[in-house]
Amino acid sequence: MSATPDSSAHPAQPAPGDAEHTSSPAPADAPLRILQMLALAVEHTDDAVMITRPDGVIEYVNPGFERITGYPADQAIGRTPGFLRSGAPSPGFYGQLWQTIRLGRSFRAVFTNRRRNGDIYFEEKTISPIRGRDGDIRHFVATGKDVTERMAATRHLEHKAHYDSLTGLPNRSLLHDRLHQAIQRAQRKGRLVAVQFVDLDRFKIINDTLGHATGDRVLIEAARRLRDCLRATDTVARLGGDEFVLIQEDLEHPDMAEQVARKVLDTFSSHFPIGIHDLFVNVSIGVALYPGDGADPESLLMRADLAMYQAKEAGRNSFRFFEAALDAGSMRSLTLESAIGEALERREFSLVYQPLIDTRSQAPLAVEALLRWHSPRHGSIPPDHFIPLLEENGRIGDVARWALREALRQVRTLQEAGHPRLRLAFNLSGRQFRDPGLVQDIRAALDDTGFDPRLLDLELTEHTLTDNPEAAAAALRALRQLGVRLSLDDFGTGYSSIALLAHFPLHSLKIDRSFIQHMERDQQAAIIVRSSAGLARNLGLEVIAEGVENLAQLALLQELGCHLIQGQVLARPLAADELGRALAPA
Ligand SMILES: Nc1nc2c(ncn2[C@@H]2O[C@H](COP(=O)(O)OP(=O)(O)OP(=O)(O)O)[C@@H](O)[C@H]2O)c(=O)[nH]1
Repeated sequence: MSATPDSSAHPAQPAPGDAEHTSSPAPADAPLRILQMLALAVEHTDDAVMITRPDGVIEYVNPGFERITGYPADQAIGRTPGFLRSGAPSPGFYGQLWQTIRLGRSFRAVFTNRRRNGDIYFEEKTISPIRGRDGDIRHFVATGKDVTERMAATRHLEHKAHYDSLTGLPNRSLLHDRLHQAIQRAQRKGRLVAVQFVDLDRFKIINDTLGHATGDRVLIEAARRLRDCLRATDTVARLGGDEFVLIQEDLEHPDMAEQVARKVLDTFSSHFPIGIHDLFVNVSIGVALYPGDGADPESLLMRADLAMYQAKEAGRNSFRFFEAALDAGSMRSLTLESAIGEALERREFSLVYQPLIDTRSQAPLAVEALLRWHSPRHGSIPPDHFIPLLEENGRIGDVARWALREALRQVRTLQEAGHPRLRLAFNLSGRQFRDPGLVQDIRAALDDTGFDPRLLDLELTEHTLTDNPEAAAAALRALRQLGVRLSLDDFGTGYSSIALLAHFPLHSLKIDRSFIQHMERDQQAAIIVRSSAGLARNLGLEVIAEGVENLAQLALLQELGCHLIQGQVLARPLAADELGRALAPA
């Protein structure tokens, strides 16, 4: 049924008799026409219109109201609007409503109401008082719009902004809010908060071997297991990838965090039945505690993350609590990581050269270029610390290209200064070796510096060659066509050293320093040095010994027929100008 503009059925409806609503009685029928027009507008609007008496009893509802609420006018009129309520409004909501409209002001809000069929809907409603000429409130008029769809869309967006779509867990941004609130509560109550950083072990293998979809199912199951390890009031969030964070609130003692960490490890010790697969997925956990390890979400998360890395390094499938000592070292590597990003542009790298001495003539026959980094903030950083950082941040290629050109240029200068046959030994990293532009880069660098390719010795490790022997053989052939020499570095440390000698077109091999250093006392090391040297000589390769520290080793290596010796005992690494001066008498 629909409401009609019948003033007897709807006493609150604006009708000609309500002269008090008009400011001045107008002659003839003009006001009547206006009133009829207003009545029609109210009848035809999509919005819900409801007019009540000052005590809230409904006197009129329009067809829009009937459509939105599902209540016909005769079931609404005579009642107060309470029948539309959906349940618990926020505390004080209706008190505020009445206070505002009784003071004669309009009240505007989104109401959560219930339709006649039981569905919840959201109504954006304005309630305004209507006063008589004497200034007294005669009616209230409420106009409302059904904004359920809009609210659902907004909620959907809000959900998307705060929850991970794969697992349904809170995402990074909601985690931050929750952690922030947990810290504030803990501060008031004097309790602890534990932040546990959980990372699946070797998850990449699952993706790589069984596919991303299987990986996703593992992540969903992992999320479920983590959720089951905590109380409902605690938070489990997914940071992204295979990283999750647990927030435990209201702790009295760190032991309670340890219990949960153990429970998580235990939960992951049973297999994951995913489709036809039975997978074992372990996790590594790092724990940081408020207030001891940090007072804000960022530092707690960072420290839990550092502790998690410790757990990974200790062999995975374990947990670690954050320790301050761990922070000092790890913070340093984090700040080093950011410092190294710009080091090339800031000209913080340099090269030093370690001479390789001919065992017969005792003259320096070659120099090996070694990269050094001096950071203005951190001082001199050893290569075994910064090379991995360069590899991780992908800058190794740029730095290596710079280093090769710089070394060719500097050694060319030495050659021109009276050492025309001085060779340059240069280490090629695995990544550089796999770079498809390698041969072209080297050719261009040789051309640009006018360096004789026969005097360039490129050193490769066994590992580089065995990673992909086919591709390595092709790359070595291309390099040989440039006319450069090729050396096998760290000889003896891999499993396939001898096979490599037979298969790759090499010129020299460098016996690894670990054998040289132990050969005086360790019979096995001595045998390896002796047989490597013999083997190389028989294959027509030049033999180089590196890491020679004392004269006894030197004598022994001479006796074994090593051609070149490299080590502190003969010459330490020198900068190009120092080297120039050291070589001057030649
Ligand atoms: N299936 C799936 N894989 C993802 C998703 N997000 C990230 N990954 C993959 O998760 C893997 C994360 O691997 P890492 O944590 O770096 O390494 P890991 O193999 O777990 O090894 P460790 O952490 O060192 O034990 C990568 O292979 C990502 O491609 C995702 O939403 N679904």
